[in-house]
Amino acid sequence: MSIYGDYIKSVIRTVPDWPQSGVNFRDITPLLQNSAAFRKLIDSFVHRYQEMDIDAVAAIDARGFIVGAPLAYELGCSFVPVRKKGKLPFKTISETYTLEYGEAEVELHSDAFREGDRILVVDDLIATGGTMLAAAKLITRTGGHVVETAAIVDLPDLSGSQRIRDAGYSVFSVCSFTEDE
Ligand SMILES: O=P(O)(O)OC[C@H]1O[C@H](OP(=O)(O)OP(=O)(O)O)[C@H](O)[C@@H]1O
Ligand SMILES: Nc1ncnc2[nH]cnc12
Repeated sequence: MSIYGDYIKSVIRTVPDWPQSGVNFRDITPLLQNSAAFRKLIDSFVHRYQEMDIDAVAAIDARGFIVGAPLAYELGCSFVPVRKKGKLPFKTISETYTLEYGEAEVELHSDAFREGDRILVVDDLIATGGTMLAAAKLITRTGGHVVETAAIVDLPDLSGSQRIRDAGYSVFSVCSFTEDE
């Protein structure tokens, strides 16, 4: 939990049974509508990473971009998009991962950063951890050093953050929700 974790959590809306029955969707749009809350969100990431010599923020398509771009701006570092398959125009490398139903793929430009660069990977939320882990693996394969994987929200009951830690990556979230919250 970060400095503003409780406050940020209080402005995230839970939408039951969306997009399908049994899923509690953690909707960040009320947080984005609230300029004071959005500022505190970005500040909490800046506070954590400003002394960590981050060379690039790698943000995951699409909701990760919302956090990643202002964070890269504030840290004074590069912004690297990790995109869903078929969106990047230059030479790419890709990583396939498993979703609840079927498979998905994320891609990265092969020249997105230099070997040994210190990379922070960001997304809005960690559920099963498949998306974040695929992005971290892509960066490792390209020669980047993943300093940490970071999200606004962790859903620890789905064990995704533990899965990412088990793979050897550090995980940070501003707040977390258990299934019954
Ligand atoms: O931990 P996981 O089980 O992989 O789930 C988390 C991912 O799911 C959501 O993205 P989604 O694919 O819905 O795309 P979006 O950002 O384009 O809405 C979310 O933004 C994360 O990227
Ligand atoms: N429960 C959830 N809420 C918001 N985004 C998600 N992505 C995957 N699971 C999610």
